[in-house]
Amino acid sequence: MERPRYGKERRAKRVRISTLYRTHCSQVVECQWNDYPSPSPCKNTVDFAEEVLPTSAVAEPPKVEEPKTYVKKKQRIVKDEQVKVGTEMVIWTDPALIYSCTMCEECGRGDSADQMLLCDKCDRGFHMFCLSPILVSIPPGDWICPHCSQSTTAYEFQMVQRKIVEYFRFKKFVPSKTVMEGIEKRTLKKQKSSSSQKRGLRLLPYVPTIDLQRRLEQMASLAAALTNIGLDFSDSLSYGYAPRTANRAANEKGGMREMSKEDKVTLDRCKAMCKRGEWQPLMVTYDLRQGFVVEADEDIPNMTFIAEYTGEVDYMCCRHYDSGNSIMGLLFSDDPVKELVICPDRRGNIARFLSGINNHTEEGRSKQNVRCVRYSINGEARVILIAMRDIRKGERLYYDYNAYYTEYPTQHFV
Ligand SMILES: C[S@@+](CC[C@H](N)C(=O)[O-])C[C@H]1O[C@@H](n2cnc3c(N)ncnc32)[C@H](O)[C@@H]1O
Repeated sequence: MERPRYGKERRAKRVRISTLYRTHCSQVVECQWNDYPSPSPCKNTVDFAEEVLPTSAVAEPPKVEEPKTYVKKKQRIVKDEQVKVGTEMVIWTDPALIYSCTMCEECGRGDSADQMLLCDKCDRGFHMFCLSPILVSIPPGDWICPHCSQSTTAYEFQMVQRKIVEYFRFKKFVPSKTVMEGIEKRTLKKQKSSSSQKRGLRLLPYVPTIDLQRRLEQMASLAAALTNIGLDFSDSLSYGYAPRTANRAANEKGGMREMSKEDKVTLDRCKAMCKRGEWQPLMVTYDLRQGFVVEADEDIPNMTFIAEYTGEVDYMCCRHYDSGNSIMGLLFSDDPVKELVICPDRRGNIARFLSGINNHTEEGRSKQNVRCVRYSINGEARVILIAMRDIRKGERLYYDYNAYYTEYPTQHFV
């Protein structure tokens, strides 16, 4: 199966280079200050020459032996030997200096150079964390800033039951209000009578919204979000990058907890309900800062099954430079080649839209209302999202993206 192409090679061009004049000043003396191409209208009032290059550095540039990478008017990267001036007036200079006066178009500051993303059309700079929604990694391919990109209206899924049934490939759709009320009554009865539930140990099935129209809206909201990011719906793990045989929970470093029989029954029941269109009471909405988010559309009790994290299973070692922001750890092993991740590249479900908490602040941590738990189920690793407290209708769902060994940069999360 063809892997998506991601690479480090675009990084240097598209993110402001943070290396400062100290390592590059030998090139600087060859340039005229007023010939510096300015990729972005520099908003700061400090004189650029004074700020970036002290006179002492210009007077005695250290020798740099290695051929350097240069940039032609900030567009094309070439090596020393390839420089051709011709008739046009071209200034070849070091990218670090070209971009060193780039200010973020949103906040007007020039700090956090390693987070400064440059538009591939206008070369204006934007801090990745100042964008709405925030970007946590350099996007693959070209990146066009909000000023240059035509404002496209988000795709809305048609609120037609037949279309929704087709999209989710429901085998048997359960539209009847009476059936839904029955399900709810049975579920509530079971929840109350369970003694282990009183101790907060058992997984609870979710209770779908009874109102059919509202349930269709919930489904359409997910269909629209998935369509907007080019994903198909899939409620189970997909194999191809890594074979299913690679998913052996026994490979987990220190062992993986086994899902109890009762919880497995609940999980299977939720999966079956989902297949019939007895949907989780969740709505996908759009937030300016966070992008697509998930909100509880009913009160959800503690320990309720929210969703399984799905997508394509791949080897972690193949994803080291992946800029995807939704990669989920599936298996952590002592042997790095056995480690697995879930990558909703082409397929996924509602789980990939849940927000992450900001691990760096108390306020951020207090938002967490969902737990992400990895279980061994029939010998295979699976990732399950579970309510970790009672969640009120309208609350946004958050879990800890860094619950395992990952280092998701959440310091700018809201
Ligand atoms: C797994 S995706 C979640 C879905 C995402 N919002 C979307 O529209 O596709 C993770 C990305 O969502 C955004 N995000 C998630 N939680 C956030 C938060 N608390 N604050 C800001 N952005 C957040 C960030 O852009 C992050 O890289």
